Order: sequence, then C-alpha cells, then structure tokens
Amino acid sequence: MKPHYELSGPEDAPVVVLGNSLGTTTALWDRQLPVLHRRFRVLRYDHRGHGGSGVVDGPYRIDDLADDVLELLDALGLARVSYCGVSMGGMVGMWLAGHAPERIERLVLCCTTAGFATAQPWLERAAAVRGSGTGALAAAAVGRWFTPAFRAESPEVVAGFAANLSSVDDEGYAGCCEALAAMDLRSVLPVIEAPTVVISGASDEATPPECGRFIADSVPGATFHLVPGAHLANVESADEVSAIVEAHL
Ligand SMILES: O=C(O)CC1=CCC(=O)O1
Repeated sequence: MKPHYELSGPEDAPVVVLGNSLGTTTALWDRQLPVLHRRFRVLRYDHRGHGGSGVVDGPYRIDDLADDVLELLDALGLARVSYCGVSMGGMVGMWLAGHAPERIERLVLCCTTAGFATAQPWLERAAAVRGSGTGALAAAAVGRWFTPAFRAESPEVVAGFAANLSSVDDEGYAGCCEALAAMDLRSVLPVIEAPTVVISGASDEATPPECGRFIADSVPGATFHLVPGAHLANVESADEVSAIVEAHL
C-alpha cells in the first residue's frame, strides 16, 4: 500500500528517503532536516498503521514494508534514491539495498539490526498491543528510546514521541512487531552494493552497538560510527548523526 509521505527541500536536488523506527512517525527526522535541506530533496514517509498512513490487518513482513516504499517511489517517478533508516526503517533499507539494488544509491543504517535473537518477545508485544493498545506501551518505549539524562533534560521532546506512539494504530503496530519477529536480513548484507554507513547509539539496548558492528562487518566497504544516545540516537545526538549522514550522502 502506498504510504503517507512528505516531500521537502530543494525541488531539483537528489532525493534522500528517511525511514522511521517502530512506533514513530516522520517527526523522527525533524532534527536532521536543516542539514539535509542544504543539499537534498527529502522524502519522509510513515510505515503502514503509523502517522498518516493507512492500515491493513497484520501480520506483515519486512518485504511488505519495503514494497510500500517501492510503490511510493514508483508513484513519484523516482528511479533511484539514497535511503536512511532508523531501526525498523533501517531493516527496510537493508531489504531494499539487497533486493532492489538498482533503486538505492547510498545507504545509512542507524540503530538497527539484521536479526533478533528470538521472535518470542515480538510476538508477545504484538499480542499485548492488540489487547491493550499502543498507549499502554508508551512509557516503556520512551525508556528504551532515550537515555535517562535526555529524558530529564528534554521532557517535552520525550512527551511528543510518547504521544506519537500512542496515536499509532494498534493493528499496524502489532503487524510490524510480527514483521520484526520474522525478520532475518543477514544473508542480504554481503550482496549490498550501495556505499553504506552504520551508526549505533552507545547506550542502545534495543539494537546494541554489536548489531551495528555486525552489519558494518558484513556489508562490503561499510563504515561504523558509535554516537552517544540510546535507540533514537539520531534525536539525542542529532548534530553528530546529521554530520555523519551529510558527509556520507
Ligand atoms: O522496541 C522498540 O521500540 C525498539 C525498536 C525495535 C525495532 C524498532 O524499530 O524499534
């Protein structure tokens, strides 16, 4: 299904697509926009069930989320783009670069993994959210997304992310959890041709730095950066991440 999208920045500039993590919306990238708009046309979109996108019943697979991006690129007449993704958005990026290499110019993978050790926690979370809704997850989620120091310093930013998560459709969130349960992208990493940068948050417990290092070691020529922050390190270390992204793209 074609997702909700927002295009911004200079109309004649090369396009970079920004992919979000589970439970977040296009607002995830607000802090990167001033830097990216200097040189790029920015295409942000929401995963199915998230933000302004429609929802279909789950379970989904990462392939479905990636097909949504390809449908959007086709609808906008974009043959080839660069792609940056945080967490689940990064998984979509790995899938696209591995399965549709002709569409991906350069790749940034932030706070992500090519596979989880076990599916069970994701299946349990899918069941929990179908029972109690996304609002019930918000407090625990922001505890994974931001360090205690950032939560204390920027409570209004954290509250905004919690509110956005609470607005995510329950079935859409659950379907994405099931995509994460089934996701294993390890076999595509060695065939990725797009020049790739991997970024991890030093305090990320959801996709710890060793997950990023594994990706960087497996994608030919990829480089690895460790920045301060937890799972949404692009928010917490916005300047560092923006500089890495701009330099790579
Ligand atoms: O559990 C979370 O919220 C962290 C996370 C894992 C995959 C993703 O996109 O976010």
